Amino acid sequence: MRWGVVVFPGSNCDRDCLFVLRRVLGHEAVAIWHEERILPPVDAVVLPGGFSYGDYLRSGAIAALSPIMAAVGRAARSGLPVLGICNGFQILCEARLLPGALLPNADGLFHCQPATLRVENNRTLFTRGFSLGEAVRMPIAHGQGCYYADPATFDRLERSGLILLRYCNARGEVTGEANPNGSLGNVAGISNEEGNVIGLMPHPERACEALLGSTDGLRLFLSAGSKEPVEEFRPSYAGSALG
Ligand SMILES: NC(=O)CC[C@H](N)C(=O)O
Repeated sequence: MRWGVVVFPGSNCDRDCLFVLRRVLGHEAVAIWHEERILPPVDAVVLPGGFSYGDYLRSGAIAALSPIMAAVGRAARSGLPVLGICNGFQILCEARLLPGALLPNADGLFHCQPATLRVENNRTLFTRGFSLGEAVRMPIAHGQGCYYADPATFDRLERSGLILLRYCNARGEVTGEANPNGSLGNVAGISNEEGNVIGLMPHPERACEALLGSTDGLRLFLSAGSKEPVEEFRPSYAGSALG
């Protein structure tokens, strides 16, 4: 599996993604500068987290106009898997590759903390390594993660099962207290109708090693990138100095 990780000015999770894809998963992964107009041959694209263009105007608004995003849009429309993490999710919404918008957090604060998420749909490329209704752990780190969609769009998301992850408490209950940013319906991650474009505010790449408190994020990358059962996976560096 060969991944492309797009790098925008201000991206800061691109290295983490490349580390996980190369060193933990043992896959091929290339960094793609945002000024490129053509995607190299890749099987999937990651738009990583960060503060592209300093979050000026709105998070992701300027990055969505980068040359590479025209190429990502064309590839996404022809079925290439695209994963947007945090700022990447914001960019996908701004580029209209996913519906809705990410607004400033309801309490006006930047939230950097562990989050628990309930898996609402485990039939997509990126979520098939999870069980339906399972509570998984991945950290969040954002100031503009309050998901919003107009009522008709939100209704369509609900009815079509396009909501993949919701913020929940440790018992897997979706409650107002478990919602860190005021997202509509506690939404933490969604998919497009075709199922190949996925955006989520939590950071799976920060939950790929037991040392970091959770390996649930690894299962998301593995879902898309491995034919072997997720539970049989061994990190590629197991036994090395890094392991
Ligand atoms: N970690 C990130 O990707 C940050 C996302 C975005 N810049 C925000 O603060 O909302």
